Formats: sequence, structure tokens, C-alpha cells
Amino acid sequence: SANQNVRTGRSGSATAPPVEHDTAQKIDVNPPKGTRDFPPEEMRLRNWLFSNFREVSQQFGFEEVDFPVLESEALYIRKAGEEIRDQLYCFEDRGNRRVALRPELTPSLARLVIQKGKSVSLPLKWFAIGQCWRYERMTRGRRREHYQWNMDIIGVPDVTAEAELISSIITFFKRIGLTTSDVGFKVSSRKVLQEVLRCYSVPENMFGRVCIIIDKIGKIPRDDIRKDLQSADMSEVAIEELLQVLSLNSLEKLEEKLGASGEALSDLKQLFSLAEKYGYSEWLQFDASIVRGLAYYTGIVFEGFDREGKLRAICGGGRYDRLLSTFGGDDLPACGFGFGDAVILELLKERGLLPELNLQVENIVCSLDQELQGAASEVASVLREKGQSVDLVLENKPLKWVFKRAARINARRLILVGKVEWEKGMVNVKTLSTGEQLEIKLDELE
Ligand SMILES: OCc1cccc(Br)n1
Repeated sequence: SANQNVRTGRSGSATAPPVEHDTAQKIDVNPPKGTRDFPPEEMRLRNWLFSNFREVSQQFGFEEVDFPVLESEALYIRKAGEEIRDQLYCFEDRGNRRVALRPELTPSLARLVIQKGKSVSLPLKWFAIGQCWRYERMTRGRRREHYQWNMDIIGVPDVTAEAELISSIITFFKRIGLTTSDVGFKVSSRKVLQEVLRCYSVPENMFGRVCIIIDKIGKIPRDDIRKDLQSADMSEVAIEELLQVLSLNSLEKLEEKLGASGEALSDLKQLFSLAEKYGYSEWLQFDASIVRGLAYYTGIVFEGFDREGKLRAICGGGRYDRLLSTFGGDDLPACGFGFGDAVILELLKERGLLPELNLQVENIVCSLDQELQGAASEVASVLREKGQSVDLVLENKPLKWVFKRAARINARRLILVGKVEWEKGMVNVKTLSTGEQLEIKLDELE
């Protein structure tokens, strides 16, 4: 054939002559580096997690959206030195376009909001669960893809939006058995940083860059932080003052430092007051060092953490009122969060809270001899039309094999189609938990 490596498909039926197969080199049956397959057991856990994401989002009145995994690279070209930029999974497509596998969902959401323009009524409350990518040198053997749950509120300038988002995450945590003794939220506002930088006349266009540097506190040596801040035009005095402010962990101390008139303080006070009303105050703590690692946040920022301090941040988010204008759109107030599928499962595993999720099929149907295979298909259809799940045995198998499969799929009932019963329009129904066995007319089968 023209292409010697073309692998022909399996022969159509048992009687057809074997089709010549190329003796191709055995392919690597593992998925690409940093990516995962989801065989049934893992897929049940993923579906369980995503069902909880989805049900909480809907309980808060959010609508589901999604976007292409592949986006224009331009969505992610920000100059603040973010890790997400360094690890962009980008390439040139066959049309010479610069494209990227999305590393996050927020820019796509912003693009869609701009595209929709005046045709959508505000506020928008959208959620998405999407696979996101990064190209990281496999030095650290870390993943290159994960699924992220996002919830975003577009069109609400007040911190009532952030309070609502945090409430939705806490509702999720409670649903899966986590309490405030397991996880908490560190909350701050980038306006704290802004007020300090303004005191020291640091140019506004350095704001995003300074935030990204500050986000590395605790991840790189303190001296490197200082050096990076110096390279962002900050004086020694400004750096010292900034690092001092970032170590504050009470609103009283923040007020002493920044005064009572700033927006940062009023936003945070309002947020903690709303938390009181929602009844989730004990889940939150003010921590001025929280800035998050995305350049576009402009106000309140928060992250969910495990109180044992063993794991990376569980989730994170904040206000991003200026993102739309970076894409040439009209700015709209916006806030949202991202919640990855990796850390949460590590946490649940550690806490012994992973759910037992087994395949559950109501019926397994089997004919007792070859010529009754059609009859077995008829029985399966009757049950499926009643909305029941049926695993139909498709080959002539010994009963021992059928019972073994029934146990593996946790079938509730075994329906046997035998010659004598079938001639009377009956089938043999065995309830596997009790062993009870009945002969039932097909049209009376419930
Ligand atoms: O958390 C940042 C991130 C982005 C894309 C893919 C993965 Br894995 N992680």
C-alpha cells in the first residue's frame, strides 16, 4: 500500500481471512509525559468530584460554560514574569498561527464576555470545569495537565461577590466531608500592596510584576526576593516597608500601618463582616502575604489551604477588575477562583475521605443456550425500556463465569433465559444478595 505503516483494522468477523498486518514497532502504550488516562476506577472518582463541583455551582445559581482547550497564545502573553507564562504549552499551527493549550480558564471567560458584549445581562455567574495545560520540563516529574473548576461573577464591584464565591467553596468542602479543622482560607487584598507602593512612588506599571515577585515569598530565598524587587525599581526603604506590611496578620495591625481610610482595609472589613453573616468566619484568616501568582488580580485575593501545611494551595482566586481592557474590551468588575483536581484528592486521601465508588449494574442477563441469545436480547431491551441498567452476556459462557461477572459488576439480579421457562414466556430471576429465585413472566418483570 502507499503508506507501508498504515495499520489495517481488525478483520470484520471470525470467518473472514486474517488481514495482513504490518509488523509495526510496538507503540508506547503510556499516555504522553505529564498526562493521565482515566480508566474506570479513576473516572468514577473524577465524575464524583466533578458532580460535586457542578451541584454546588448550580446550587449557587451559576450557569455552566466551556471554551476551546486551544486558544490564541495572545490571551496569555502578560509581561509580569508569571510562571504560567514560562510554562505555556504553545506552538505554531499549520496556518502559522501562534496558539496555546489553555493554562487557565479566566482569559477564555474574559474573551467570551467581550464577544458577548451588551447581549448578556449582568451580573454573569458562570462556572466551568476544564482541562488546563502547562509545558513544564519533566525535571520535577510534575503533571502537565489538570482539570480546574472555576466560578466567576462578572459585573459586581462589591466584595459581596467574593463573599459569595468563598461561600460556594466552603459549601463544596462541607459536601465532601472537610471541615474548618481540615482547611481554611488566607485572605488579603492587592490594594494593600498598591497602597504601600504608592507611598513610595513605585510606578503603577510595576504593580503586576511586584505581585508576582511577592508571590514567590516562601518559595525562593529572601535575598532573591529583595534582588527581584530592586530590579522592579524599588528602593531599599520601600522593600523593607513592603516586607514588613506583608507579615501582618490582623486587620487591627493593618489599620495601624496603613491608616483607616484606605480601600484595602474597608474591603477586608466588609468581607469579614459578610463572612460573619454567612456563618463561615472561622474558615477565614487575614494574611497580608497572600497575593496569588496571576498578574491580573486587582483587589481581594484568597487561597484555600490545608491546616496541616503539607500540601500546596487547594484553590485560589480574587478580583480582576482590569482584565477585559487588557484584551481591548471595556472593563467590567470581575472576580473568580480556580480549583484544581490534584491537591484536593491528595487531601481527601490523607484524611481517609475518598469515597468507595463501585460499578453498580442492576441486572445481568444471560441465555442458558446459544439459540436463546436473541431471547436474552429481548429481555435486556424490556428491562432497559423500563429504565433499568442491564449487562447482557454476549457470548456463550459457563454459569461460573456469569456469577463471577455478576459479583464484579455488583449486579442486584441475575436473569437467566432458559428453554423450558422461555416457552412459557417466563424467565428465571435470582436476587443475588438473598439467593431468592423466582420464575417471572417477561411482561411482569419490574
Ligand atoms: O497550577 C498550574 C497549572 C496549570 C496548568 C496545568 C497544571 Br498541571 N497546573
